[in-house]
Amino acid sequence: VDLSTSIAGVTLPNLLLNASGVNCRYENELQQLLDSSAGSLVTKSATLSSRDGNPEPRYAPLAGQIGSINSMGLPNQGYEYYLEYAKKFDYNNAAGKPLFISLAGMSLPDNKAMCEAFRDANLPCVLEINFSCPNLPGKPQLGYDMEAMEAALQVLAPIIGKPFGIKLPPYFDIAHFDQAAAIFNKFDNIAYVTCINSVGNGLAIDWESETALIKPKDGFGGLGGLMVLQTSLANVNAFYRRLNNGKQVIGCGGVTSGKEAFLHILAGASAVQIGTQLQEEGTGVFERVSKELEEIMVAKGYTNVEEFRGKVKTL
Ligand SMILES: O=C(O)c1[nH]c(=O)[nH]c(=O)c1Cl
Repeated sequence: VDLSTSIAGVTLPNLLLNASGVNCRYENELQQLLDSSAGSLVTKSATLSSRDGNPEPRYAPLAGQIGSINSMGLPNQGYEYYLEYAKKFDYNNAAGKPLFISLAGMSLPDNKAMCEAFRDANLPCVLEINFSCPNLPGKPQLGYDMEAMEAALQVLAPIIGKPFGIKLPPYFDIAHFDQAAAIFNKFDNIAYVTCINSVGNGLAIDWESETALIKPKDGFGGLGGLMVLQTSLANVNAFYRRLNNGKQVIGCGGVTSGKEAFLHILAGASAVQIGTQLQEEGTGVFERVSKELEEIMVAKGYTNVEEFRGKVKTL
């Protein structure tokens, strides 16, 4: 059974990888991903300068393994740390694993400076521009401001020059799928979109202590895990149906087993990112989910994912 895929001009020997933000801030964590069965890896979204992020507790799993809530606040080592990592990354590694770099500038000038630095370094890594961090107090998500998102892309796409991706927030209105896809279709080098980032500004409360689970923003944070699966499948399929010229979708949200990975591919995903389940289970999740996905494919008579990608049936 073949789980390989190609995105933005790079080939992933296995279509599973981490969701940006999980197990990917430090080099040792990135090495754990390389040593796992994941077919690739993406770094923690980087800002111009390093950040400690929001006060703890800032992440919590939810009771009943239904998901997680986080308000990390973009803790990262600063983009130069990840640029150096990308400079010394072994792109010809035996495992054939490509590298994705996530950037989340606090402003357009910051994003511009970081994209220029990566352009000048001329590396084989693929940039994933994060338009959807929901956890910066006072900062609205760019992904929810269509004009600002298009203006940012007018600046960044030409600088990046080569194929790149965008990390999107979940949309909940068909008109927003239409508007966002129409914007992305204007840029030839947008190779893919990753749907979805966490569902922004949920509130998890412990009923015994009557207290919010996380400290930042009065307990408001991004929701992930199984409980966001149907929203992520809808966003994957909405952009799969709307994007043209070979633009692809990476699915993210609610993948806890081979079954949800299979559903993401049915919805149109070319690769599948795992966040909450990676945080809770560790990097062994990639081998387990790969095996479960292979078993499902064998049981259904599929030998490769192209046979069923995007083939979700409607009634
Ligand atoms: O709080 C975070 O660091 C964070 N948390 C998320 O759930 N998504 C993001 O894109 C980011 Cl940048």
